[in-house]
Formats: sequence, structure tokens, C-alpha cells
Amino acid sequence: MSRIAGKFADLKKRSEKALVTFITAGDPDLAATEELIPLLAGSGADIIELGVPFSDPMADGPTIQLSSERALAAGTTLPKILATVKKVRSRSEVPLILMGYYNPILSYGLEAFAADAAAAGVDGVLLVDLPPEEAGEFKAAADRHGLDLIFLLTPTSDEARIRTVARRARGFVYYVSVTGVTGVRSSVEGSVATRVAAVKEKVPVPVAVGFGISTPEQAAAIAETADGVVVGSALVKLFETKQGAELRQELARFVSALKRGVTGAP
Ligand SMILES: O=P(O)(O)OC[C@@H](O)[C@@H](O)c1c[nH]c2ccccc12
Repeated sequence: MSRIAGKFADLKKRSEKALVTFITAGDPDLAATEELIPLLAGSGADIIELGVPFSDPMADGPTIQLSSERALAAGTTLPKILATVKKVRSRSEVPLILMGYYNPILSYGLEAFAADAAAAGVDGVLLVDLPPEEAGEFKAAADRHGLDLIFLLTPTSDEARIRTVARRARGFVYYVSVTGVTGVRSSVEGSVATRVAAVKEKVPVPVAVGFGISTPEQAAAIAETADGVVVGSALVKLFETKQGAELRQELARFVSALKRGVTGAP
């Protein structure tokens, strides 16, 4: 069982929901990322998404676009990210998902990337611009190396897409709560719960919901239906004004509050 499936199974036993946090690998640099992964996990993050910075992050709002620019300016590359994951694995078992776009993986080589990512200790990969219908080749490589390929569903996903994802899903399915790009939103649409419940009926793996979630209250509302809640931009925003110990303190406090929201703790 992958670390991701194991984590969801553990949480289910405790009737808990997963908090999934996103940060960009290499923002402000990879030394920080190496420190932040255990910190986020220790503060309540059950699964961590590591963004692979890309020059054309079309699915990302301004917060994560700026974060990618900072990471690229710091010289972050995919091989260096994998080396960082390998180092973190000597002290953290937190499930890790590389989030990114298909081009950098294609130029790395699908088989080589799957082998190197798995060897480094990556558990899952989510490629934003690789729809399941076109993911066959990479999914075969990911399956060979025990990587969970995470698929996205959105409010506009039709029945055929949901069926395809249901057949191929491993780890969990990422349900994007609103159409549009990542970024904090004042209120997460009420109809999300209905749509998530409908998706949960049709897919054999847990469903985590992301996009726009920025407060423990919003996280708690989503956690009533979803198996997991994803928070990215609201955390990444902190990197714009804080560094070092102050950033670590703020992240720890915020992630703990989000986890309390997700578990319904007071
Ligand atoms: O940033 P938000 O609105 O909290 O949403 C999470 C999102 O950032 C993270 O899961 C993510 C980062 N880049 C993505 C691209 C596509 C889908 C999801 C993502």
C-alpha cells in the first residue's frame, strides 16, 4: 500500500479527514523546503504537495505564480528537488506528491523520472495538464515504480471523464472546487458538497478538495463531505512577507489551525 493510501486508511480508522498542504519546492530555496516538510507534517499536514516550479504555470493564480518565480530565481530544478526529497526521507515519512506540468517530466524522460522520483521517496505525482485520456504512457511508468498518479476532476468534468478517472485513480482523486485557477477565495461555493458527494459515489478512492480554501472554517465545511482538504495559496502567501523562523512559526500555527478545522477539533 502506498504511503498515500496508508495515510487515508489510518485517518479513516480514526474517523479523521486529511489535511493536504501545498508549497512550491525551492521557495525561497531548497534548504528551506528541506526544513519546511517535517515542520508542516509535525504541525498537522497529513500529505504534502510539492510544486515543481514552471515558467508557464497556467493553472495557478498570482500567489503561486510568484512563488514559482522565486523558486526558479533560486535555481530550483527537478533533479535538485528529487535530491531534497531524498534528504528529507531520512527524517520524515510524510506522503509527498510532486505537483507540476507535463513538459518538465517529458524532457526528463517518463521512465527515468518515475524511477528517480520513486527512488527519492516521492509517493504521488499530479500533472495538471495531463488528462487521464492521454496519461497512459506515464501511468504505466508510474505504476511500474509504485507512484500514485493523482487525477483532477472539476465541476465541468463529464460522466465519461469521471468514469475514466474512476478506472485509473490511485491514492486519491483531487476535486477542484471551482472552475478557474488556484487562489484564495472569500467563500467556497456551497454546491461543492453536493458535487463532491456525487463524485465520491463514482470513484473507488478518497476524494480531496482544493482551490480557494484559506480558513479553518472553510476547511471544516469542506471536510464534512470530502476525505481531504487541500490548502495552497493561503500558505504560500506567507512566503511573500515572511522568512526564516517567523515564516516557520506562522506556517506551523496556520497548519495546526487548519488541521483542527479539518478534524472538527475545537
Ligand atoms: O492554492 P489553493 O487555491 O489553496 O489551491 C490548492 C492548489 O494551490 C494546489 O493544490 C495546486 C497548486 N498548483 C496546482 C495546479 C493544479 C491543481 C492544484 C494545484
